[in-house]
Amino acid sequence: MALTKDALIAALSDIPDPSGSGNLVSNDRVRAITIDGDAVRFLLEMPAELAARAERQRAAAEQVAKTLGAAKASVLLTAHNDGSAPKAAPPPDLKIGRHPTQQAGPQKVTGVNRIIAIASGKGGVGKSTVSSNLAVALAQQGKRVGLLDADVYGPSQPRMLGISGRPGAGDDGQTIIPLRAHGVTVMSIGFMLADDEAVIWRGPMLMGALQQFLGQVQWGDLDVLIVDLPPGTGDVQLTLAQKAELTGAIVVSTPQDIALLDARKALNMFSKTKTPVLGMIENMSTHICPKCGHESHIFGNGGAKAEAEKLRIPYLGAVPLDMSIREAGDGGAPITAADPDGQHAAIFQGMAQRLIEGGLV
Ligand SMILES: Nc1ncnc2c1ncn2[C@@H]1O[C@H](COP(=O)(O)OP(=O)(O)OP(=O)(O)O)[C@@H](O)[C@H]1O
Repeated sequence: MALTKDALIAALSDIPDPSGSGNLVSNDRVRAITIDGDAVRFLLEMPAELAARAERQRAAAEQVAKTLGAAKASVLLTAHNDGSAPKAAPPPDLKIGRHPTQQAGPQKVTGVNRIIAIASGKGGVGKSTVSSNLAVALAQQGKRVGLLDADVYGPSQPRMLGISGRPGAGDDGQTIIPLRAHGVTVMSIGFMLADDEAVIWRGPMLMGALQQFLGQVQWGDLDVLIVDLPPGTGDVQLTLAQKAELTGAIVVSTPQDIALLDARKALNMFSKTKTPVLGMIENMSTHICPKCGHESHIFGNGGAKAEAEKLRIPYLGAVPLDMSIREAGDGGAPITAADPDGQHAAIFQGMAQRLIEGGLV
């Protein structure tokens, strides 16, 4: 049989789950399958108490990949610590995208200590990549982390975190049970939509959806909820600042003038809504050629740092433009999860540490 993702998933569904019911696929344990020629790698994510006794399943999964023709197969076990196996509950019977309800001023989200929004002025600068990697890096440092994908127009966290399931409904039928991946509790509008369904909500519906995500999702006790905002300065950003007590926002920009110009608009919006800006991150900063090692600055470099200095806001660091960051994110495991000891993971881990040391998480 050919070595394809579908063939691998079919074969992995023959391996019983260590919980004693279902298999590795039906229990949603398989993440971030990458097939590169005849080399295969993927993750098996288990609740902590199962991960400790899942070595047999890991070895069996590696063997399955080899039987399908992989010359090299690398399967990593990762653990999360909520103790519960993923629920195969039916999707909640909730209408997401209803009109907002009246609310007096910004409110705390039950059980959530801090809320940090990740924003950008311009689309495609890597806001979702930064959100997922920061969330995983904070979880790796022992924090209880949630990630709300509020990018209602183009939710990318389900793909970036390799989650394909649907959230379940709480026993009361009124709440949504979020999903978990790479140690992070996740909710995204993408979980509630069919693959080819586009979101065409206007302002009030968006506000209603965001309010539901903040108020009706069973986030549990979190040290921090990271909110991946849509690009720009629209309804969602304003609603979040009005409805939730934000600890602050982090603005992501590439070094180009045009992106920085838009980043300035985002910073301006946060100043109007009195949201503290916790820092700026420069993404796609330098590019090191993997063949010759030459360093080039495709979008320029240092622009975000200079801008942060000018505006007297903290500069949290630069992330290089690198194929492995894109491949990891697009393959379902952010680079901090896919290669936790690597140089790129270290950058996000450093940023997470700075946030922790600064008392912001
Ligand atoms: N540092 C990086 N190196 C290589 N690729 C990157 C990097 N950062 C982001 N990318 C890739 O660029 C694309 C856009 O990134 P991402 O989705 O994170 O941006 P975004 O700002 O959230 O976009 P949107 O405006 O659509 O919400 C993705 O394919 C991602 O994998």
